[in-house]
Amino acid sequence: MSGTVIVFDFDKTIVDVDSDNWVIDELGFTDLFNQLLPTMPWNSLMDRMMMELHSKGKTIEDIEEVLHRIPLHPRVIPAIQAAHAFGCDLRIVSDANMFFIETILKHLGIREYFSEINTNPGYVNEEGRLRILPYHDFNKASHGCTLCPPNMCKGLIIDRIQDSISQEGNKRMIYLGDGSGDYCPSLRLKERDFMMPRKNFPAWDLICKDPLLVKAEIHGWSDGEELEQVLLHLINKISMEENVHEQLIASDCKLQTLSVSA
Ligand SMILES: Cc1ncc(C[n+]2csc(CCOP(=O)(O)O)c2C)c(N)n1
Ligand SMILES: [Mg+2]
Repeated sequence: MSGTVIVFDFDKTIVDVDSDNWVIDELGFTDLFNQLLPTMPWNSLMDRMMMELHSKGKTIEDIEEVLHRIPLHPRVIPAIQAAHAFGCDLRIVSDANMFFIETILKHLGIREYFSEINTNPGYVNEEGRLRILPYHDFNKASHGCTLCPPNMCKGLIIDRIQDSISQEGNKRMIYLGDGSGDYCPSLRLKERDFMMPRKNFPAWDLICKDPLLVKAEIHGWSDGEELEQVLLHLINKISMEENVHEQLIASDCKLQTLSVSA
């Protein structure tokens, strides 16, 4: 079992567009969306838009059909499969929603590669309408992070994952993301971790302003092909370092045995 945890953002990292915009645009609701956007938080607006879709006769099947043809780069699935075959623990942290993400991943046949999906709840209610709720209930209390949107601080989720894996030994993390919401988690990574921001996207631009704030090693990527190359290179690098480490421990044991018997 590899000691590597890989955390993927979803929109513009696994899929090549924002799934929220994809659904709204493909179903012809862009104008209403743009009109309402200045009046409410993104996550609340998505719930509202699902109500609008429902009231205009758009069904869950219509939404699923649009999600099934979301654009993604052909090398992303092979990259995910290879990382999983290496024994890495794959997780998702996304400000999209559970319904969109699970519908897409199941359709692509890659849902089971991920041990965990952290995202905004999304479910079909008794009227057949999709409800989208905040991951963090900001009406109850703020999560307190000023870098992140009110409904989700990805940094807090990374802290929680780091706490839970610290009991499993010396695990290392690779984080892939594109958006401004992926900047906060990049600041939480440790020296031995890796940050993979998408080049010339918001997370990359924020990191470039003061790269020394990120303790992890930074490796950019531009598209699915480069994502695959860089990710597999890092997995290999970690795996070789683990082997060297194990050999050092083994030879150290041997030395101790020799010195005891001498
Ligand atoms: C200027 C501006 N206004 C609103 C938003 C909100 N937004 C756009 S797409 C998306 C889902 C991201 O999912 P994932 O975390 O999987 O990439 C969210 C929350 C934004 N990014 N930028
Ligand atoms: Mg994203």
